[in-house]
Amino acid sequence: MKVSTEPVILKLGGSVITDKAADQGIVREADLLRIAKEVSEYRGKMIVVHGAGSFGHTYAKKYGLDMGFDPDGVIITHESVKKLASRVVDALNEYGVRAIAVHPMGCTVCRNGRIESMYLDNIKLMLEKGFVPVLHGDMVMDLELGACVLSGDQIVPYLAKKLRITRLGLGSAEDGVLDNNGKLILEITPKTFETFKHYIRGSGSTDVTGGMLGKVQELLELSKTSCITSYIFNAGKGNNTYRFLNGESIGTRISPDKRVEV
Ligand SMILES: Nc1ncnc2c1ncn2[C@@H]1O[C@H](COP(=O)(O)OP(=O)(O)OP(=O)(O)O)[C@@H](O)[C@H]1O
Ligand SMILES: C=C(C)CCOP(=O)(O)O
Repeated sequence: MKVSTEPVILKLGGSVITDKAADQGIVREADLLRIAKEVSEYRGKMIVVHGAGSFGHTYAKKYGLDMGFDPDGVIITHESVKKLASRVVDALNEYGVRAIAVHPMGCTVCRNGRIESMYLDNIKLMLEKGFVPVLHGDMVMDLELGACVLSGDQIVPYLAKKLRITRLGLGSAEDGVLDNNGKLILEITPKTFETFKHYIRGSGSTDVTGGMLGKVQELLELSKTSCITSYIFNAGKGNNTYRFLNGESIGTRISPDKRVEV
C-alpha cells in the first residue's frame, strides 16, 4: 500500500457505522469491523472523524437541539455519541490502530453553530507519536446558543485548514453524490455546484446536520479558500476505505475551481 508522509482525514459516516434509521443508537458492527481492518492496513498518519448516526441525530431531534437549548438533551445526546466513539476506538484498537477518542465537547467552542476555537495541541502530539485521534459529531458549548450540534462534516474541513491536511475522505452510505438517475457525479466544484444543487438533499434518515447537502456545502466552502480536494465515497462497500487511503480518486471529488492560466 502506498503510504503518504502527509496525514489524511477519514470521516466514517454515521449512515455507514450505525443503523441511522433506528430510533436509538445501533452500531453496524460488521461494517465497523471491516472498516477498522481496512484502516489498519494503512501505515500513514491519520485523523478519524465519525458521524453520530442514530447515536446523535435521534436524540438531537427528540430534544429539539437543532432549534434550542435543552441542558438535559445536551447531556443525553453527548453521552450517547460518546458511546459510539468508544465503540469506534475499540474496533480500531482491535486491529492494532492506536486510536484515542477526542470528544469535541471537551475541546471546542462554537458561536452560532460555527467553530470559534478548538484545542489542537494534543491532536498534533498524537499524530507525532503515532496515535490516531478519533473525533466525532458532538454537542458542544456555544457562545450565543448555549450549546449546538457540531457535525463531523464541519470538523473535517476545520481540521484540514488548521493542520494543513490536503487529503480528505468522507465515507457515506452512497457511492458519492448521485444525480436524479442515481448516477455518480464524478466532480463538483464551486462553479459547477449550481448545476448539481437540485439533486442534492438532506439525509434519508433522521438528521439535524443537513445530510448530503450539508456535507457538500461544507466541503465546497473549504475548496473555495484552499487547494484541498475531498472525496465522498461509499465506505459501506468493502475495500473502498482501503482504496481511498491508498491514494485512489474514488466517489465524488469536491475540488477547487481550475485557475485560468493567463
Ligand atoms: N444527491 C445525493 N446523493 C447521495 N446521497 C444523497 C443525495 N441527496 C441526499 N442524499 C442522502 O444523504 C445521505 C448521506 O448524508 P448523511 O448525512 O445521512 O450521511 P452520513 O455523513 O453518513 O451521516 P452522519 O451525518 O450521521 O455522519 C445519503 O445516505 C442519502 O440518503
Ligand atoms: C447529532 C449530533 C450530536 C452530531 C451530528 O454529527 P454528524 O453526524 O457528523 O453530522
